[in-house]
Order: sequence, then structure tokens, then C-alpha cells
Amino acid sequence: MSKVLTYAEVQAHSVKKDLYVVIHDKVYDATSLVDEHAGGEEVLLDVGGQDATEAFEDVGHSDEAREVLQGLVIGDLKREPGDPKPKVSAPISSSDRAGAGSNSGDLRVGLYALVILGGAAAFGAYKYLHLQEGIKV
Ligand code: HEM
Repeated sequence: MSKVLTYAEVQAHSVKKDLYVVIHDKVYDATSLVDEHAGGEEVLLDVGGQDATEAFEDVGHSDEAREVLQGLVIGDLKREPGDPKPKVSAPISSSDRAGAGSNSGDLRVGLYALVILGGAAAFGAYKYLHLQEGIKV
């Protein structure tokens, strides 16, 4: 049973004994987590009743942490005009990563070409200089 909460409703739960956070526009009840959180209670209290997406993602939480998160979901956030904007526009999905991968693949091919051409040029220069030295002697 998934609820829809407004940002104002989430903000009303910002104390240790009643702590909601928003991550990727879903609302989580982090109350039970406060005492067990490996990152400490302070960081959770800091984002209590607010959008914690950026803080959560910046830490680079493990898949296990994401599973814990799934167990805490209570509903979806309904953004209303005037509410704070999403901190991070979209979760980094595997398809995004694949896209980035192919881009860096292109870049890598370019870099290889550069290294090979650079090597060839250096070899040519070396040979040329050697030849000149040879003529001088
Ligand atoms: C309600 C959502 C959250 C859940 C379910 C959660 C869960 C966890 C878990 C399971 C770990 C252990 C390491 C891992 O598996 O990645 C962890 C570590 C950590 N978390 Fe969170 N966390 C949440 C929110 C936050 C937020 C908002 C912050 C803010 C900065 C934060 C900061 C940290 C830090 C700094 C660590 C690393 C601790 C260490 O490696 O010593 N977490 N969290």
C-alpha cells in the first residue's frame, strides 16, 4: 500500500523518533534506521524531512544499502509548485551507464590512435636525427 505524500507532509517528520527522507522522489521512513546506520545518526538527522537524494548518492551506498532502503519505502512524493526541486534528476540506471560506456569507448579508440601516431612521429624524428648525426660525422 503505497501512499502519496506532499513535501510539506514529509517535512513534518524530521525528528529522531519520526524521520522521513525523500530519495529519488520516493518517501522513506528512516526512523528504525537511525540507531543502526553505519554512517551514523547525525547525517540522517541532517536530512530528516528533506530530500536526501544527493547525500545518499554522494556516499556511494552499496546494493545492500539500497535493499535496506527498499524495505523502508512508504510512498511517493508529490511535488507541488514552490517545493524544492529534485536534488538529482534521475537515478543512475544501468542503461545510462551503458551509454556512458560506449562514449568512453569512442574516446579510447581516439586515444589509441593518438598514441600510435605519436609513437610513429617520435620514431621518425629519432631516425631523422640519427641520420643527420651520421652525415655530420
Ligand atoms: C535512509 C536512507 C539510508 C540508508 C538505507 C543507508 C544505509 C547505509 C548502509 C547499509 C551503510 C553501510 C555501508 C553500505 O552498505 O553502503 C551506510 C553507510 C553510510 N551512510 Fe548511509 N544510508 C542512508 C542514508 C544516508 C544519508 C542521507 C547519508 C548522508 C550523508 C548517509 C551516509 C553514510 C555514510 C557516510 C556511510 C559510510 C560509513 C562508513 O563507511 O564508515 N547515509 N548507509
